[in-house]
Amino acid sequence: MRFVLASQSPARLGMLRDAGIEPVVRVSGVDEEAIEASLPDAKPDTVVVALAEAKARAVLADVVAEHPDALIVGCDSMLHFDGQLMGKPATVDIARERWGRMAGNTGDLMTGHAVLRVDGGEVTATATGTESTVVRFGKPTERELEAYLASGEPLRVAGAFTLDGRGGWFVDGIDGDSSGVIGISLPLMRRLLNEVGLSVVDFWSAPTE
Ligand SMILES: Nc1nc2c(ncn2[C@H]2C[C@H](O)[C@@H](COP(=O)(O)OP(=O)(O)OP(=O)(O)O)O2)c(=O)[nH]1
Repeated sequence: MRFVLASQSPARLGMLRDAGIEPVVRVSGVDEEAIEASLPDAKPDTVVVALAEAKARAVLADVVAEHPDALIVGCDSMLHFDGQLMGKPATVDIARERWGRMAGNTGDLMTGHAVLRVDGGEVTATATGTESTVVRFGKPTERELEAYLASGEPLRVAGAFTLDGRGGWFVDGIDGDSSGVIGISLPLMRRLLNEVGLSVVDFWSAPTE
């Protein structure tokens, strides 16, 4: 059975590889804004799970053609802050405005997860869940913020910050699971695989020296 990651995210791929899984990668290309727009009154965890499941289902036919037995994983991360659910900032100005509000405050980085178990070309089980981690933002100086914005990193990531990249200098702390902030929650994924009758260790590659 192959482990399929329905994501272009280098963070998710790196996290899985470091945790012993070499996934098949299939980029879903899902129109996230359209899905969000179709859920105007949904709660934040409903939105991120819906996006995660849409990504997993978007690659299903393609995967089954090649791997009739597969575990397909979709994820979606957004920052819930100040009553807003925010993905990646579209522009530097938007990232700057958000950081002006985030600095010195806390937000919840929420990552929705969906797993589809496929046996003999048919979906035999599904499981979903959301990991929410409290993020306490530091107070970058104006010079620091401008340098961070100029790095380009904030535009590539949900919430305009990273924990494990250049953004780490500006995160004072978290309450919860760090892997969920980076892009895929390992403890939640372990539980979701158990829900569909599998275990992460079924997919572990041979230990490297
Ligand atoms: N390395 C790192 N990446 C982060 C962090 N926080 C968020 N990200 C990245 C992970 C994802 O690539 C991205 C969240 O956006 P999405 O959930 O829409 O995924 P993305 O569009 O990248 O790929 P996908 O839609 O799954 O094909 O932000 C962090 O703390 N560290």
